[in-house]
Amino acid sequence: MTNHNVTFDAAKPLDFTAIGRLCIDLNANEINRPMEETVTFTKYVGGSPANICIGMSRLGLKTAFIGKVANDQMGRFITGYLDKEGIDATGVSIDRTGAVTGLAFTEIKSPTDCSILMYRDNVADLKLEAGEVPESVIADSKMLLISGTALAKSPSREAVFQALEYAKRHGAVIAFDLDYRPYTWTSEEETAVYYNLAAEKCDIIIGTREEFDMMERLENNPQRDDRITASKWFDHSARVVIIKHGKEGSIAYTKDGASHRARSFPAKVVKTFGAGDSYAAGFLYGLMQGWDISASMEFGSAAACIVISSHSCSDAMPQAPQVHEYIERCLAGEISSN
Ligand SMILES: Nc1ncnc2c1ncn2[C@@H]1O[C@H](COP(=O)(O)OP(=O)(O)OP(=O)(O)O)[C@@H](O)[C@H]1O
Ligand SMILES: O=C(O)C[C@@H](O)[C@H](O)C(=O)CO
Repeated sequence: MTNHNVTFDAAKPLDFTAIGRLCIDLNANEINRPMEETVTFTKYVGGSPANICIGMSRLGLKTAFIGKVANDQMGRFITGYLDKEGIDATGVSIDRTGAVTGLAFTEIKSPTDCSILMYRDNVADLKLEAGEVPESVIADSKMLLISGTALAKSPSREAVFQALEYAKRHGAVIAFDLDYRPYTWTSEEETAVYYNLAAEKCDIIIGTREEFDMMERLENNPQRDDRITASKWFDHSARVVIIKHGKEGSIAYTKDGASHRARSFPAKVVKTFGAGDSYAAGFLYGLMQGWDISASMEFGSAAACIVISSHSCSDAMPQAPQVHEYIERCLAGEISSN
């Protein structure tokens, strides 16, 4: 068993607050074909940090979101959804500059060949200002999640660093989901600078091998090594570093030098995206239940399977009994991969 040394202040009324983008997913209904042949889409709330927050709320935690939405029907759809999910949205500002809601058109060519077409020009989420970040919400939170894309442009960038300052001041555990989306950035060099500055302040860092490569400027370098990658962050604030490897599973390193590899579970995959967000929600939920790294990773891995076996991300985020049942069914050999 690996000891992660991540402890949460039980006296705080909020379990989990996320800061970052609130967007709209438009998932193709005509799947297993290119988007050029798609005619209709289903609209869901999206945005990686929003998906994770919805996931944590669906798992039964008290959650809040800090962000900015457009002053239009899409913005109102999003805030209405957060309200329905019981997510405290007092930290969600309304843009007054005419900015729009980020759209993620998802293409499902096959269960293993999916892509996302992002419309993110003049999006409201990147206009969140540092002065709009409510210190009280973060002060009341056991954990703050930041998401890398919010670092892509000012003033959102400064809002994230303000939130990090509040989290440090009030003793909130800080989780960083790297969430690297190249289309929102101007250069990999600039991306790495801001990702590294933020990561130095975080207790838990979750990313794919490729996202860590981007931070370390190590693209396709044969020298890259998960343990070396993780160990760098233990010289700063990190206590847990998780490196995700898709269907191959994930590996976690803790500051005490231990590591744990988690395999993925079988899944009837509809689309691959959403795996990372549901995995993060399941894993962080496990830590907040006081479980060890191994059990938390297993729970996150199963939560991911439930979401990638569904058409949506946010709507498909599972409740805890669903995840436990999924694990039991996999262990009983009742679920196979497609
Ligand atoms: N095809 C799959 N079958 C089963 N489990 C999977 C599959 N793909 C991903 N997972 C699970 O989800 C976890 C996270 O997936 P992945 O490494 O793809 O993260 P990601 O790239 O951030 O996901 P996303 O596609 O949402 O951006 C994996 O560690 C694994 O446990
Ligand atoms: O994070 C985004 O902007 C896209 C998400 O809304 C989408 O659901 C996805 O890619 C989840 O990983």
